Amino acid sequence: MFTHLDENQQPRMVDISQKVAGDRRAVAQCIVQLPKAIKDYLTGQEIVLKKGPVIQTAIIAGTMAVKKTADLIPFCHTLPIHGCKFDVKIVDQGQDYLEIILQCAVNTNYKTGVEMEALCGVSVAALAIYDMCKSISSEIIIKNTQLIEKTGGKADIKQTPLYGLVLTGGKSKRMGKDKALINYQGQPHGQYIYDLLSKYCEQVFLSARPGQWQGTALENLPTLVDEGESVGPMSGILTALQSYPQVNWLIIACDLVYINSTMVEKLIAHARQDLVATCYENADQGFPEALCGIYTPLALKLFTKAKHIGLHCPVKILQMADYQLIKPDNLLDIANVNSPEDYVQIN
Ligand SMILES: Nc1nc2c(ncn2[C@@H]2O[C@H](COP(=O)(O)OP(=O)(O)OP(=O)(O)O)[C@@H](O)[C@H]2O)c(=O)[nH]1
Ligand SMILES: [Mg+2]
Repeated sequence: MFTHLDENQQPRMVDISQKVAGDRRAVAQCIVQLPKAIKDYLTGQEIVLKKGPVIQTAIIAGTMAVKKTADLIPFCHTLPIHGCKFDVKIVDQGQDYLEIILQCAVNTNYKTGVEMEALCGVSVAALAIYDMCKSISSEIIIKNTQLIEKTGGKADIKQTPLYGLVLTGGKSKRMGKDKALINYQGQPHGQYIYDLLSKYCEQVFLSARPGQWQGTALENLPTLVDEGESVGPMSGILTALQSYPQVNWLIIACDLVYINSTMVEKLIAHARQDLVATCYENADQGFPEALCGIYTPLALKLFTKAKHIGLHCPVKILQMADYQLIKPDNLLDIANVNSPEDYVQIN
């Protein structure tokens, strides 16, 4: 276990001697807002002042800072910087200010990540811009410093595109009417989940049986139709994995009535690329909520095998492989509503 406190409760640097080295990359971004007076000094994507070229200076300052990170931040490890690249965009949208969007990408092959280096790089580049421009005006705001990408280590989920799948292909026999059309949040729930996933995914599809949504409120949403016989949610999952085998799939059943942004963000933040899936834990029974999780390309082989051996239950399929469970903040978050009795209970 890694910890920042030693046995005497004193701070210490985490010991990473046992960690395995690997390629790691991080990208940080920050925005520098400059007053419109600066526009007079703009030449293309450079700001040329008597003091010198602002953007070039910022990039040099930022690159030097990346290499100095371990000297500045107490518990950062000294690590080899294998690459450091700045991307700078000057955005003039006709307002009375300009924005400079700074991005700093750092890579290494080491035992720990380079997000602090990337953040340190953009921060110091922004300060260099401030220093260069302050004689013209001090109306300068440095804002939105954040990490926008981190890959390598155990959290490289963002390297692979994320697609969304709303499972709607069931017959809703217990409910007696289509669960994806029930209105819980002001619109048919299939549409609600589709819109929610669209905030995080490059593409989102409904998963359905052929012709299922024709003539309904969901008919215009992109849909992946089960290939072959529909034998339950695994048919929809397998179809998605086969249709786009190179992406990660965020898969949500249409009867999860409380699914929300916080839950999706938590899944994305914790998902592991080296496992078949990351799912919420059904705390009652300790099994994975297989229909509320992120599946990696590793899942294709597993689900194909399950089909061959006639195994249909997604929970049992996951249990044949390595997956990760994360705890929901609230047990109710993963409740699914299957019957009129369930429906009454939640209302
Ligand atoms: N694509 C696809 N999705 C399915 C299939 N069967 C169930 N699902 C979806 O998987 C999720 C969980 O399924 P269930 O809770 O059993 O829903 P259901 O099969 O509609 O409900 P019952 O008919 O009452 O068992 C729901 O979002 C369903 O829409 C299927 O054959 N194909
Ligand atoms: Mg259900």
